[in-house]
Amino acid sequence: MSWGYKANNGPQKWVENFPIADGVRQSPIDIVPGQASYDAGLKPLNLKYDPSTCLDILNNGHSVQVTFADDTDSSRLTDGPISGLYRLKQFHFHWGASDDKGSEHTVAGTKYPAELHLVHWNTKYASFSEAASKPDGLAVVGVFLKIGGENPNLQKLLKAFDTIKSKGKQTSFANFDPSTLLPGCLDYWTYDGSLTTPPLYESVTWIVCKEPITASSAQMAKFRTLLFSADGAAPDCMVNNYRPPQPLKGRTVRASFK
Ligand SMILES: NS(=O)(=O)/N=C1/NCCS1
Ligand SMILES: [Zn+2]
Repeated sequence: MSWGYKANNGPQKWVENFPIADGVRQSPIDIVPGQASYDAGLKPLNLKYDPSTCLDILNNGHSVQVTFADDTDSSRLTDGPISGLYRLKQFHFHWGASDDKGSEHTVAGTKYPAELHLVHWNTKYASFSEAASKPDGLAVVGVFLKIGGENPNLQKLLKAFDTIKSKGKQTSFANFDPSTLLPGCLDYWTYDGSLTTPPLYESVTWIVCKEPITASSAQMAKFRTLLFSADGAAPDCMVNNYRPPQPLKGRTVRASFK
């Protein structure tokens, strides 16, 4: 049986097939602002995205994912805590069955209803696949979603959900600008971590934005209409697709802000 988020295949079971689940730099973590170290040497994030690199939107059975053409540097992340240039590969979300949970990172124990991950790979490597297992291979920007007014930029994504309801469905998705999903303030926390889904590679420089973006409760409900299950199988709502916080194991979390 493949990994998922249920009692029989979920985060408590992943270590059976992916022993690095008990590793020294696992993600997500609980971010405790009072224990983060302000680092004046951290640069502002430099994100430049080209909407024409947006390719398609996919239900991969674990999340909803928007994939980008990464054969050029036109959608990329530089500066912040990283060296070099990292190309945007995809973004996806994690969310709960109700508005009181869903994020992977937590802030002093607070869970947000959802979390957006923008996944970038280090162009010192030849491809995402090669970079994915290297200690400096990936940089993921995390953005929390909180309940508020309807988010018109999120609405563009949600309109596609009816056509990708079940696992394996994908459809073309063009000219979307992911920077419209970023908060106004790009203050961030950063730490060395891992993929939060199997294979849980310890290859991620995490960059978690302090400021959330908003989604309405109705928009959150739309995420919950997606299915973990494939067409024709018993419908299994895609909810609670988040890994809980993992031990810090001596790591330092740095803040780009005072
Ligand atoms: N949630 S996550 O972004 O850490 N996990 C991933 N797995 C494959 C690419 S990103
Ligand atoms: Zn993720």
